[in-house]
Amino acid sequence: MNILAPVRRDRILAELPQCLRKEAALHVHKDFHPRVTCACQEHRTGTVGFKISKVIVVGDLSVGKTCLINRFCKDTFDKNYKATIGVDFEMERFEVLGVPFSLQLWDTAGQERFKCIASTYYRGAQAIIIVFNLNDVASLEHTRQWLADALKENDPANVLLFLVGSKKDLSTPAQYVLMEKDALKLAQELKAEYWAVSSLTGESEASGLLQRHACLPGLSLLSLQLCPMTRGLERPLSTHLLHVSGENVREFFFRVAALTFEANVLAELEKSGARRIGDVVRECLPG
Ligand SMILES: Nc1nc2c(ncn2[C@@H]2O[C@H](COP(=O)(O)OP(=O)(O)OP(=O)(O)O)[C@@H](O)[C@H]2O)c(=O)[nH]1
Ligand SMILES: [Mg+2]
Repeated sequence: MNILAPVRRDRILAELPQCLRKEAALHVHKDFHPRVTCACQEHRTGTVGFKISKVIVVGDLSVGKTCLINRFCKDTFDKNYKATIGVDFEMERFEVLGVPFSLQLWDTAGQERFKCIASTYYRGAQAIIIVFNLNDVASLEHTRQWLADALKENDPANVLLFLVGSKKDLSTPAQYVLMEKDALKLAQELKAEYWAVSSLTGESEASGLLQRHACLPGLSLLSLQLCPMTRGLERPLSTHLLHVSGENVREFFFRVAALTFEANVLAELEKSGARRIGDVVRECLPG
């Protein structure tokens, strides 16, 4: 009996989401690994569908870790900074190639005084997301240390790494290009996949937002003011919660879910292969 509610329709992945930059990607294949696709079609994914994969999000204080998670999980944005004390987590359920798959997203504190509490939750991560602020070069430099600390509790061979530049909305195109160059270099060195995101807004959201605003009069007006294409709309504000979708946030978390799922299925296939030593191993070929 399935006691869980069905997966949200907007959390269903039928294809592999693509990387942001080919220069710093975990892999650049267009599709899921053929063995994974084949195993899913034949319902041979073992325990993957029942597992919850742990993902930890680390990085300097105030780089936007909590906002990133809240944008994806709750579609909200709070412009007021409230430091995370210790840790917090959100669960996200996906369906990947027809198989249920859950991510537990651990939001950790960046403040030094809470770091020792947060680091006790690093263990057992399948993916590590290291966040830095695209407008603060020191936060990029500190990502090495965040990663080193997170890897003390995890096996580097079994963990997927993502280096995420946040607050893209605050950088000019010229500033962004400069920062991206350094970030790509570091991502390559750390063997992490690079992403740049904004939890606040994105270019593509403005027109949709206006339409949504037209049919939902109660929608936050602050979002319209902060959005580059609608900044002229001045009105008194009643709330700080903004209702736009962010830039690359959904794409990024879908990529995390897809690659974590793929790694899980491959590991499961390897395990079941090892259990059946001597059996005829059936190879699944693409197409
Ligand atoms: N403009 C802009 N501001 C952002 C963005 N993401 C976060 N912020 C702001 O940055 C501040 C810090 O965001 P948080 O998400 O709380 O930062 P954090 O990394 O969780 O901080 P700690 O919990 O202390 O480690 C808040 O005031 C947010 O509103 C973004 O994409 N764009
Ligand atoms: Mg936080």
